Amino acid sequence: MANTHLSALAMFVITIALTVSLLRAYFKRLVSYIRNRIQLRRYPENIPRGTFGLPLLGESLQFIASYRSHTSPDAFINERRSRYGRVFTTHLFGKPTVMSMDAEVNRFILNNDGRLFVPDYPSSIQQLMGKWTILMLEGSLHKRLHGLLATFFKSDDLKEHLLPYIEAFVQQQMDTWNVNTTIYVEEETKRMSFKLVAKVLLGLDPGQTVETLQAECHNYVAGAMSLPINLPGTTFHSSLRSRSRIAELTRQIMNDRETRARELGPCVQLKLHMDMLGALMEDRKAASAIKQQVEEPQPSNNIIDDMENEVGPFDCKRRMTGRRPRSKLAENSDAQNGSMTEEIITDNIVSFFFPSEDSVGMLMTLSVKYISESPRALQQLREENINFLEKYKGERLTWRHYFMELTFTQKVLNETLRLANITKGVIRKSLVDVHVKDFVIPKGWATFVFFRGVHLDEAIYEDAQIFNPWRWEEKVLSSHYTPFGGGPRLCAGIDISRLMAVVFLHHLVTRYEWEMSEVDSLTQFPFLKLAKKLPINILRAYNNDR
Ligand code: HEM
Repeated sequence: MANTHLSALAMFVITIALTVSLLRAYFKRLVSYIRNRIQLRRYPENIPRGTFGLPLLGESLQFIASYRSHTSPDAFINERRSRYGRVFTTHLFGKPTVMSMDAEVNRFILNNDGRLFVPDYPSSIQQLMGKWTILMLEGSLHKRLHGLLATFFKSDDLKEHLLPYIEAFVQQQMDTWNVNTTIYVEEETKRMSFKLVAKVLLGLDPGQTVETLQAECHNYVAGAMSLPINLPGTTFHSSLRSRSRIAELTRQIMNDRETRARELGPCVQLKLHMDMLGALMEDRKAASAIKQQVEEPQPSNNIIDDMENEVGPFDCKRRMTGRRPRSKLAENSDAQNGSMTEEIITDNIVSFFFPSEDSVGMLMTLSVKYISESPRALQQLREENINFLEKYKGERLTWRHYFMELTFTQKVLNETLRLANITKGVIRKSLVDVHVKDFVIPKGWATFVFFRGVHLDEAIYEDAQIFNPWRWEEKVLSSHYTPFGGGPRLCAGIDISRLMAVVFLHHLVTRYEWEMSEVDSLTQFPFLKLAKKLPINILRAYNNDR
């Protein structure tokens, strides 16, 4: 009886809490909607043309409906581009948004990250990623962590260290494929790429821990597209619990390493751990100094000079007074004391499982889809890779061999990245009224730097919807081409991702012949996926000695 009363009371409290939080969210949106409408009147001439759509909902439903469609995913942007041009105003996910498919404007926004723009993720994503993740940090703390990670990920030593693992993971996975069976490429490539990501981030070798971690990561990522209600039983709650378990595993590995370092001596330990956790632990002193500074922010007085010096040919006028609008994190740091906290390390490791797990697997999967649909490309790819195999039979290959000699394979990857747009774009928030080209992006608005719109622009790429790796014989990788972003947030994982994909394609085309079991299509929302996970039939296998 008492239990029945208690559960009724609990239900009552939960219902009230939910209602209050929904009302609060609704009220907040209403206020911001009215404020944005007023803001629109300030620059009637220069705010990019477009519409806010329905009150409160904006145009989010049209955007989602368009990207859920298999047949015309770009209907939303195409329609607005033809009506308003490559830069237009809309209202997405509760925010007034400028959407840009203009390569020049995109470059400007990416290059001015941390100065005129900062990353803009919904608060639920911030909660899932953690406040110290590099993806959200700004200013000098971001610069520092980015420098550290970019140096680490780009180093020749790391690539050489990883190459044998990549080759082994790819071969082991392919060894399980038999002739006359169907395999699901998306599942297979994600298994391979997850093993690699676990190796790169935490130094883990395949085994039970990696299997458990992959299940946790799957659950963790699911939270990104769920309602952000943190109550037992919700997807969001379960995602946060998975996040805690991944963080806990990271802490355990860190503690084990510290214990062993005390036993063996730090030099031995550093050599043993060539992974992101090792790089962050090494830098713990410097990073902690920055955190200390964040807790005691110092005002800056030269931000206006800083900003105006670097905007190049664009006219950028700032309207602000008093303290700089950037986060407290954005100040210079010269302090060198203290030690990096566990929180900074775990937030960065955990949040890296978020985007990197799927993206490399998708790059491999989509390259298989496109070459399967283009016999001429597949034939040229196979010839190049068989010649490469013959040339270096019995030799130990380095990452440079794969990058320098498999040139057509690289073009296949360039074209896959252009056509598939694994990252459709990135979202930033303007810190001030930003004047770029003839437009004004009002302070506080979201700016969707839409890479996909540029990569599929017929004015830049002839027959943009066609898979044509040969276009990269003439075209150079220019600032129009941003599958890995650009500016101070350029992806640090470019080389690692491409190395993994090139090794995968090399083994695939030299070991197997296949056909697609059925036609598969891409779903774009919420994440890029193959509707049927790309089933293929293995027709023939070659036992090539290496
Ligand atoms: C095909 C695979 C990948 C794609 C398409 C991709 C794409 C991107 C994009 C578009 C950005 C820019 C984000 C922004 O501007 O807000 C980015 C940043 C970044 N990515 Fe990747 N990425 C891939 C794989 C990886 C991997 C495997 C790693 C490392 C394990 C990695 C590490 C990073 C880092 C460190 C940043 C910089 C974050 C910052 O400074 O804010 N990426 N990536």
